[in-house]
Amino acid sequence: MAIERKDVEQIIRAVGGKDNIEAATHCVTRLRFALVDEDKVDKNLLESSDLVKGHFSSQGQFQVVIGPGLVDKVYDEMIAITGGSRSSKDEVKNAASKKQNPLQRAIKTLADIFIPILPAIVTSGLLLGINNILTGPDIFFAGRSLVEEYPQWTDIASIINLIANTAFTFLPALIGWSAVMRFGGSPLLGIVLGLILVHPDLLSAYGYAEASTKGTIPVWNLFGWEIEKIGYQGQVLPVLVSAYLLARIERFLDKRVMDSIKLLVVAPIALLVTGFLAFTIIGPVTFAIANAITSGLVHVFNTLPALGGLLYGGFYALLVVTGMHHTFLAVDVQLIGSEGGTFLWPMLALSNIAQGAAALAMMFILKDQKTKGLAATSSVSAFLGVTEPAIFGVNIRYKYPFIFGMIGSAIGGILLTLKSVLASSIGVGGIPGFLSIFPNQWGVFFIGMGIVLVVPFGLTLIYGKIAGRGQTEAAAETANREVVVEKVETADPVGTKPSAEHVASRNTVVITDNAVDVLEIHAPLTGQAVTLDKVPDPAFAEKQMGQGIAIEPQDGRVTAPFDAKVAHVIKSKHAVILEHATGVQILIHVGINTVSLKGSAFTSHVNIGDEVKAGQLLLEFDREAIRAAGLPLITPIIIPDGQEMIVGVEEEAPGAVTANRSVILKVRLSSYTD
Ligand SMILES: OC[C@H]1O[C@H](O[C@H]2O[C@H](CO)[C@@H](O)[C@H](O)[C@H]2O)[C@H](O)[C@@H](O)[C@@H]1O
Repeated sequence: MAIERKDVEQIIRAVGGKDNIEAATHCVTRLRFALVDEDKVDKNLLESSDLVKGHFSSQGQFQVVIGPGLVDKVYDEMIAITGGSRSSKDEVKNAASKKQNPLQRAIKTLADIFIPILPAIVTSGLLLGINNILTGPDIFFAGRSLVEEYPQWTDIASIINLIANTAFTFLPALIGWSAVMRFGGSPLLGIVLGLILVHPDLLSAYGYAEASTKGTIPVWNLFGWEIEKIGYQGQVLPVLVSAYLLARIERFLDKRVMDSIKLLVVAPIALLVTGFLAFTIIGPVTFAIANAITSGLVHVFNTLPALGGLLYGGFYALLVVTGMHHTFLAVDVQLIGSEGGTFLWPMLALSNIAQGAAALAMMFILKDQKTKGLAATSSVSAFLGVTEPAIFGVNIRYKYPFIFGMIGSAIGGILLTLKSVLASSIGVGGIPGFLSIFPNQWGVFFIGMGIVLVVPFGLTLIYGKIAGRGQTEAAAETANREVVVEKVETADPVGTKPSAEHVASRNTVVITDNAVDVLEIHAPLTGQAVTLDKVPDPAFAEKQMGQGIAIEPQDGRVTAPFDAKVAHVIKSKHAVILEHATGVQILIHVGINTVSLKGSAFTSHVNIGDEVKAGQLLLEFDREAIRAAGLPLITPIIIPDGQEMIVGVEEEAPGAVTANRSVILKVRLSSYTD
């Protein structure tokens, strides 16, 4: 597609003009700006551009989704128009991060540390929920638990419990890994540091209160200085601060010590110094601070429970919008560690359901089939604990479902805090959330679930049907343009008309009926296939570029999923666009934000214009290097929107996939025989 100068000028005007652009770069799909003042962005003007598929602000960067193959042309034109200089990704990142205040940076850092360990603790929470069912009284039998009634199940429950609580018992090791990685040190040393803090020779933090009352806390005596020999199970702050120190010492030494003796010097000194400081100063001080913070929070919620419930329950969905919600994971974890349960997490689960219920109601209001479908699927996702598709895809666009979701969640929050409902762990949010609630409080929690299902659903339905009819129809058009992206022009670097050679390789297309062919797309990587909403990048997760699936890779190879022409290899080699004989284009984007590696972790085995055979190696990537840079490896495989020959895209069920064997997507084509 040719780029019109006037369209690019419109984007420049929409982002506040040339003078508002401090730095600009692009990745495979988006223009990334560091803007002087984001308030100057004219969103209506931006959204009215046919080139723009979406926009959002993240980590101080304003990102405008254009789409693969087109974005570089738009960028070139933009540079030509503004006369600005080309910035590197790092320059834009640095310029953008300068705009964040220290609090924003701290929040972001905390979220960056907790997001990678989320799957482990959610899994633990789910398993603990199973243990709760087996061991909780009054669930199946009055006053007795299942294992009391059937003692032969006792050890099964005990094994489940052991497996379940391992991630919590050794939580400092998980945090140590993630934090040291985030702070630029060796993740392995982070794990060791975390394990040091929960070594079995130490008095477990869980036994601290009792030992303190009995006066039996063991101590080390360092030349008369008595140090309590205690572990930091379930604690967050001690390992976070120690991890920061460890990474700083390691990096400091790494720059100064000769390569030949690095192994002997860097890690041993870094670990020894950090270990000593962790037990002598960091641990005791941060332990006390963490206890003071949690006691303060508990006190506030005990004194003004309804207000706490109203605010946290009501505004949790807003925290999700800002991305700040993951920061509260640290608070949940700390509350579980020091108080035995968290009163925040149950409200999270209800908030998820509330947004899901509001989105579900929209399914009965919307007329347009695509947005209706989006409302249905996104509500299921929210009921299972992931709300972004419902919030961004539906609720926030129409505003009132989002607000009614917040109202329902606030009422649910008040109920939970008044009744002091606690979660014993962080589990799967949404409806399965009840598994993580102490079973003796399920009754109240289920009433809360009823409230957050009925209130947002009912209010949204009534308002949508009666008062908001006109508004809904108008918004539907906008939503369609923004979310479902109807008029997306895809890249056409090599021409969309099938070549003669390509037509010869049409055997991958299955003829299913007279009008429609199905192109089955095999996995280009071996690993675990997941739905796009799991991708930690809204441009992919919200399908702003198109439908598809993502793979969590098991090895570092990307192969061609079908006979194809290489339409594009991104300069930094982390993404490739292939074109099938039918003209269908597919984007394979290895990892998230991997553009920042500037190709260092990637080897490309193909060039633009190459003809490749199914199974042929396209790219190789170094998984460790990508992980060490703190970047997710998850690889979206996208069918960019706007390809006129495509009637629909179906995703296969998530799960283990093998490169070139497993079908991951089925692309329905309008017949190209006519
Ligand atoms: O904090 C624990 C919960 O974390 C996830 O849910 C939260 O993050 C999601 C992704 O950003 C968001 O969609 C959801 O609204 C948040 O509650 C996870 O999905 C939950 O299962 C988990 O309990």
